[in-house]
Amino acid sequence: MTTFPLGRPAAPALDISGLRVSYRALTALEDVDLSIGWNRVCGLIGTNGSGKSTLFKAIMGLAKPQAGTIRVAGLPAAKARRQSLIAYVPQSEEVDWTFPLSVRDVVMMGRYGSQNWLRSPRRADHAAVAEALERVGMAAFSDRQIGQLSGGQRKRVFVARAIAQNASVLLLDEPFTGVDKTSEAMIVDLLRDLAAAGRSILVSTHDLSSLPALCDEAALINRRIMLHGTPQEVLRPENLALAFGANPLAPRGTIPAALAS
Ligand SMILES: Nc1ncnc2c1ncn2[C@@H]1O[C@H](COP(=O)(O)OP(=O)(O)OP(=O)(O)O)[C@@H](O)[C@H]1O
Repeated sequence: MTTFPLGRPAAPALDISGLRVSYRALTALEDVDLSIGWNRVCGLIGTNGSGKSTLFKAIMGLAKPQAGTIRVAGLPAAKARRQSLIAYVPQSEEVDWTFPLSVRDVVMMGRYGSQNWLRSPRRADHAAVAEALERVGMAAFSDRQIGQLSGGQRKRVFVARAIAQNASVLLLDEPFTGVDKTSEAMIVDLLRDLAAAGRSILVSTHDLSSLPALCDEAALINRRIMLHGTPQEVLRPENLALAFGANPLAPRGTIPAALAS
């Protein structure tokens, strides 16, 4: 269970208002408003280049907003990051898989926020890392170099890092891309459990068919949030067209037949 020293804040888990992020002349995000409560999994749906990764990067302080505010658990995002309240699972392309780090080393990184940098990990840190690896079914791979893992295993290791961090808000950028069905099912179950235990999760995905099982709510993004509602509302073809253009079947992924009518 996520613990807050003064109890769970009344403020939403994530509260974004009027966010604008530009890369020189290109405006990737404009007037983004998005608020997500606790115990929720929210899917972030949008076509390539719609601003999903930029939104995660802005929350993580990796892209600089020109306007707007981002609050996490009622705190400015920078303060929430310093308190390790936010965990981030980046897209696989953003990770240097040749780096000489073991699976255990990567998951231990989730504990750095609660450690004194000048000393070795404590017993509690080792226990948290071992438990997180157990939860994602990767304990047997603890000593393996991270490049020597399948796509699904790599994602599971980064989910384990987020679990070891015990963050309140988890951000996952395309966790199902290049992932086998077993790993996908395991990640979906884990995210549902983490939300039930008090966290809030924002997850970008192209896999529209996974939305109803994974998410309590979904947000369609196309430079701004076009619609934020239940997965069923968001999956209506006329609504998907807001994010994907006239043909909502064009993106990778399929609309479950029961929801496409
Ligand atoms: N570092 C950068 N410098 C310049 N432009 C960028 C940079 N990063 C992203 N962009 C541009 O910003 C826009 C939003 O990109 P972003 O990566 O946030 O989209 P995305 O929805 O995550 O896409 P995908 O589904 O392909 O991962 C795109 O037009 C992209 O080309």
